[in-house]
Amino acid sequence: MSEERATIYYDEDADRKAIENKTVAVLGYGSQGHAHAQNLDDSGINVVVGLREDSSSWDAAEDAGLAVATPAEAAAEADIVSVLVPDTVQPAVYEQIRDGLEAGDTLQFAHGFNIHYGQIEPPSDVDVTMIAPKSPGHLVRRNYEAGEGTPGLLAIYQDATGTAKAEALAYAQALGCARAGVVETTFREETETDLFGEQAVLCGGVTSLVKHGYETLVDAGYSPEMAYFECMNELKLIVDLMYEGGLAEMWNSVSDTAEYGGLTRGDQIVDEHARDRMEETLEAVQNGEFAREWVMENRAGRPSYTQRRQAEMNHDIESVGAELRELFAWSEEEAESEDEEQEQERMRAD
Ligand SMILES: NC(=O)C1=CN([C@@H]2O[C@H](COP(=O)(O)OP(=O)(O)OC[C@H]3O[C@@H](n4cnc5c(N)ncnc54)[C@H](OP(=O)(O)O)[C@@H]3O)[C@@H](O)[C@H]2O)C=CC1
Ligand SMILES: CC[C@](O)(C(C)=O)C(=O)O
Ligand SMILES: [Mg+2]
Ligand SMILES: [Mg+2]
Repeated sequence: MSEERATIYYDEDADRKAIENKTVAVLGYGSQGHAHAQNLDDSGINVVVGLREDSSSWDAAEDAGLAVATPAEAAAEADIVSVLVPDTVQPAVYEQIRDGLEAGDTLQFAHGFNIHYGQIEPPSDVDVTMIAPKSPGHLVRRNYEAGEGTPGLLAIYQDATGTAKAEALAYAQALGCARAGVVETTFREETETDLFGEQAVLCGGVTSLVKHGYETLVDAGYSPEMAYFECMNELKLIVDLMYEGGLAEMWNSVSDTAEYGGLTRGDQIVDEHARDRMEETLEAVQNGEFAREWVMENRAGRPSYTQRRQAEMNHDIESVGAELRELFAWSEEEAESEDEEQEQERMRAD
């Protein structure tokens, strides 16, 4: 195991002067795009959102008080172009904006896929930076509004001006990430760890574990409802404990029986075989095999993606889960209105 620790930057390491007189074009108004555009705008930075002419998000961005233009117009006007459309469409959108890039401008990313795998080859006279929140975009916005931060990553691929890092730090500050901490990395490290993490653990690994657990119980004759609660619903509660206090808090919070059972059986299930598959998965990310596959899949119109996505939506756990979630008396909305009612009752009693 490597002992080398990453450098982490905070608000006090950033100087907003590095971007305060600049215009930031945020291309895309999806998960990350709306959060970057609104947070930067609220931080007093001049923002223009870049959207295709027929975009369904155009009104939403304008309703949020943001200037909107086409990607080409927005990029031409801006000093910093934050590329926040889906990874698979970034090369095509880049073709629309490349003529608007001037020497000394910045191309800013939230994930390194297209730079690292050579799908976008920027001119040598622009800075190429990354501020990548380690979180879905909606939380980046929610945390900012709550006065909190979202941890993020900072990477510099190309520093044509000599000020790329100062500018990236100021961007991270305006986005709210530097409130929580911005970890310095490289485009290569961010891209490869992000792809590995989402494939092996966060998205691929977890969903596979959940489905196998559910199917094992249902095939053994237990009710789908019981299997859903045990293998999917309760997962959030367990993950929340790990999020708050690491493995220790989770093990401390569950029963000794669960702890002994988990400690003795967990490694038998996700065993050396799974570890070997993880290493293969990492290798395919590192040697570009996964990237080539994904690029080709998109060029072919996404046949495998579409079929697998459909199969996932058709899995029994989805219909059982949807029915059960309808019944939850403790769904967020109801819990909120219950809280409000209780608060009002308390105030009446006072
Ligand atoms: N999702 C996340 O939370 C995270 C994402 N990232 C990275 O951030 C970047 C953005 O990802 P994400 O926010 O998920 O993207 P989204 O899928 O949410 O982006 C959707 C936006 O992109 C626009 N868009 C889609 N296709 C086109 C096109 N052909 N031309 C112009 N605009 C288009 C959409 O336009 P319209 O409104 O018109 O439909 C919409 O505004 C990626 O690099 C991703 O890897 C990094 C960390 C987390
Ligand atoms: C875990 C998925 C992610 O990498 C993310 C939200 O960080 C993504 O690409 O969406
Ligand atoms: Mg990620
Ligand atoms: Mg990702």
